[in-house]
Amino acid sequence: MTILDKIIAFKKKEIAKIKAEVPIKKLVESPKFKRTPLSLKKSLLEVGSTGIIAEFKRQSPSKGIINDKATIAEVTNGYLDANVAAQSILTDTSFFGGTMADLMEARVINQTKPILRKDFVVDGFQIVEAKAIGADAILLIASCLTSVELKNYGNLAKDLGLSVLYEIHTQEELDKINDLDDKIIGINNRNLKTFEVNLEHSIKLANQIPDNSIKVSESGISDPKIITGLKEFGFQGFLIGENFMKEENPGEACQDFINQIR
Ligand SMILES: O=P(O)(O)OC[C@@H](O)[C@@H](O)c1c[nH]c2ccccc12
Repeated sequence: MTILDKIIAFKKKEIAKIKAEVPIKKLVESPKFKRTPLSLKKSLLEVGSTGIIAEFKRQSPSKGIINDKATIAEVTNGYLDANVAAQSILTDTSFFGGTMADLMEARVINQTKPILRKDFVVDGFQIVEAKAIGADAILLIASCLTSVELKNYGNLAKDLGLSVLYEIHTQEELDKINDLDDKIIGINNRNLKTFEVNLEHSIKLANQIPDNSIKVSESGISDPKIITGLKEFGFQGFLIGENFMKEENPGEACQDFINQIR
């Protein structure tokens, strides 16, 4: 059993429990549910967009504790000052030490840039929940879902006005989402089964992605020079977590990084 299998098994149990306690009606009636989400596509394609999706990540199964001191408020303000294209917030508690409250707190501060709810979606309930906590976008991980689930969850998100980032790591996973149109595709440089990071993945798979999809490179980006290289292969988005979060002041690290790519 890989760590990813463990996470998914755990998630399914967790969601079943929450669903038994929280009626979906309660989520739909929450005041935040009425908010019109910001478009991730628009933010990534905007003239002068930095393309950087900066992540708030306290810990991960592969790295352990990354930063348990930095607060949501200071990091969110720092990322906004750095002019990120979007913010990503881990809401998984058991494996990544994040919470839905983290995202809600960031939302109060960040009203101008899209927020991606970073979690392992295994049930439509989580998508409704994402909207109810004020997220603008969700992640759908192709290795954890069937092509039918990817399609149905993608449609549910779109019906709610949420953007979708489809995450892939292999050609087979790309094939699962092939017939969906108007996509934002994140190529994860990290294999979620082995944790091995290889930037070549972004580059190899990039050519296979149709031009009408927006390409995002995820994980293991630690040098501003890499952004220049990835742009040449058509990438418009760059999801970066640890490289910022490992610093005492992640917002400042993000500002330094962005100053070097312009
Ligand atoms: O910290 P990094 O190496 O910059 O990676 C960020 C992000 O890509 C990574 O956190 C991530 C990508 N896909 C995920 C799925 C679930 C949890 C986390 C992730």
